[in-house]
Amino acid sequence: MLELDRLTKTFGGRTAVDAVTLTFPKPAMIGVIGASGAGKSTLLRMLNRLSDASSGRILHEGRDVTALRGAAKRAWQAECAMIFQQFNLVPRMDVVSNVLHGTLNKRSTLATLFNLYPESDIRRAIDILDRLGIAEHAAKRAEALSGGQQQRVAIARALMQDPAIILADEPIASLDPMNAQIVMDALRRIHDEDGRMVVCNLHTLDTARRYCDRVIGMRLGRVVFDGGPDELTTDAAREIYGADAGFSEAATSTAIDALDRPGPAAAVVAAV
Ligand SMILES: Nc1ncnc2c1ncn2[C@@H]1O[C@H](COP(=O)(O)OP(=O)(O)OP(=O)(O)O)[C@@H](O)[C@H]1O
Repeated sequence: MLELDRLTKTFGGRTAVDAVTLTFPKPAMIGVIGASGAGKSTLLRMLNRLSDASSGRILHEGRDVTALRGAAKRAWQAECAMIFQQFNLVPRMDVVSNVLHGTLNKRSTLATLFNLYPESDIRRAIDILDRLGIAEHAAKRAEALSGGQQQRVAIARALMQDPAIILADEPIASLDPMNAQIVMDALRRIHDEDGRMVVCNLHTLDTARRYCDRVIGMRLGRVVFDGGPDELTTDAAREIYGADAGFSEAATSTAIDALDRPGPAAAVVAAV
């Protein structure tokens, strides 16, 4: 169980996340949506302890994560791996070494310095890449891969940590619809098959509806929506985005749905 208890973050006089209280009784695929500046990234960064909460608490399986320090804090950061919009890979390093970086916090400085990895870790990295459909690219430099492939390398690096939770901050915001679908499918499968919790910040309503079990809507740092994908109506979206009657869903669409639909729309998207 993961619980956020009045979690708050202020920057100077500005409240980015405002007393967010949420309970996740079991691992699920969660989507966090909201306009730019709503506090989605700050919320994820606090969960991972990349950023310290100003007040409030995070409890995981009864343990106060907000109070962890030193090695215990690093262990938590491995337990909830983070994926970013810009992949954050080492561009000139080969794919498998990027994935092996996921084990960094478990290895000695000397082993890291000389790039010494146990054979079992290398095998596991290749197996994870294979599961994500990109094992054939293992020896290439990360920068030689497409955006969608690089994001899957980032997911593989996260999986090397064997995390209980994967936090994904706008994982598809830099991708075309086809690659966005591949990456979202991979995250969904990781949840379904491994039982890992996935929390995903998303810009697009259609993606949240399609992939998530539960959607959290944020506005000005507060949770203004918390429900199932079916409850995410246009009216609810209008409330989350603070938009007027002219709010258009198309403006927050990735067109992932169109990929599966036969007909001209799919053909146009596929040609992009
Ligand atoms: N390091 C920081 N210093 C000062 N203000 C910050 C910092 N990080 C975030 N903020 C502010 O906190 C608020 C929430 O930002 P955050 O990045 O969490 O929103 P977001 O919903 O993730 O937006 P986006 O979708 O654009 O990434 C914004 O007003 C932002 O300017």
